[in-house]
Amino acid sequence: MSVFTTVSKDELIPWLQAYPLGELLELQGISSGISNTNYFVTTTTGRYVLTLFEEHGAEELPYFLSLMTHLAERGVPCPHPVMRLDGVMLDELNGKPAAMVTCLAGRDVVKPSVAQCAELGKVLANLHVAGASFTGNNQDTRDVVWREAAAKSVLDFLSADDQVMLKQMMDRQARLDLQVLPQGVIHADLFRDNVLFDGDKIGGVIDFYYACRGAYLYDVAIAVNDWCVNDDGSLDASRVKALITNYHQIRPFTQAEHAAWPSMLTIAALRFWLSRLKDKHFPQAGELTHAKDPQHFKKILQWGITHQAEISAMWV
Ligand SMILES: Nc1ncnc2c1ncn2[C@@H]1O[C@H](COP(=O)(O)OP(=O)(O)O)[C@@H](O)[C@H]1O
Ligand SMILES: N[C@@H](CCOP(=O)(O)O)C(=O)O
Repeated sequence: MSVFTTVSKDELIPWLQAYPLGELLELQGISSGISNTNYFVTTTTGRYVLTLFEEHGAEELPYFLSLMTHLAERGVPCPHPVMRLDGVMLDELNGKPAAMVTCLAGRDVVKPSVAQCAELGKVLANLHVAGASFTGNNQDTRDVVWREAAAKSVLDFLSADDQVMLKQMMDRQARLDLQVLPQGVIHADLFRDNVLFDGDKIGGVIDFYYACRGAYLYDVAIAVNDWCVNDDGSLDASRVKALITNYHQIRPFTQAEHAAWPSMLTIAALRFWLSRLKDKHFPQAGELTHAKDPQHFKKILQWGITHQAEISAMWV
């Protein structure tokens, strides 16, 4: 149950008076999710999601809330933060930074279809295009510097073969020149559990809390590694094609992006292999997240390293 900080109706009713949302009808904790406390809040004006931020400090949150506002106002299906009557977006409730956002339709999919990957490609491209006019800036907290440090910290826990693979990957990422690739706002964690599908239509993209400035292709690679992967770590060519072809129709890829594609998929896999290894070997005291299996991303990485020509052919 992911309600880490409880909120009662008696606590919410006076708090809600600051919002133009009418009277509270129903309050229901959301059991999925691993980082924050979320509640469905139904009022006389509609359904909303109340989030109490458990890990981010109040100073980090305005970037994410402004970004969601910017994207939602440009037609990207994502939560639209609700402002208080006095114009404040980031509030506080029961000692935690808190925000109210619009409630989106749909639920996450476990086994995405080709049609759903095609939809995802469109929405991701629209997100990148709409984000280009966003003026906020945020540094990637899992950037190349973080990856270097993470690799050093987990190296001794790995088998000899895995150490060789990790060192090979660190060399590869050092050689990839990201500056030649188109950059802008990226979601940076577009996994299946962060997209709500309403049938074959996307109801919304959630969890913008890794969003930052980065290479668009990196964002595409992160999504492909989660949405288009088979159980053995191989990529499913039809899902990859559907995702990137539909993306390309909205924001056309450049030649430099094609050249970087096979490497970029492995670097995106490396980022999550490393974060999962770190979570496993250095669990943070009091951290709320449940450790996820690093082996999954190791398989994706191994497959990517050994199938570079095949990946290059999985293109638009
Ligand atoms: N704006 C929203 N509209 C509809 N459902 C939402 C919204 N935000 C979150 N949810 C629901 O809450 C769940 C947990 O949200 P999530 O952002 O993944 O939490 P966490 O940050 O703790 O991982 C999601 O899987 C989804 O079902
Ligand atoms: N979606 C990721 C979790 C987010 O990354 P982390 O850096 O917080 O571990 C995953 O599935 O590993």
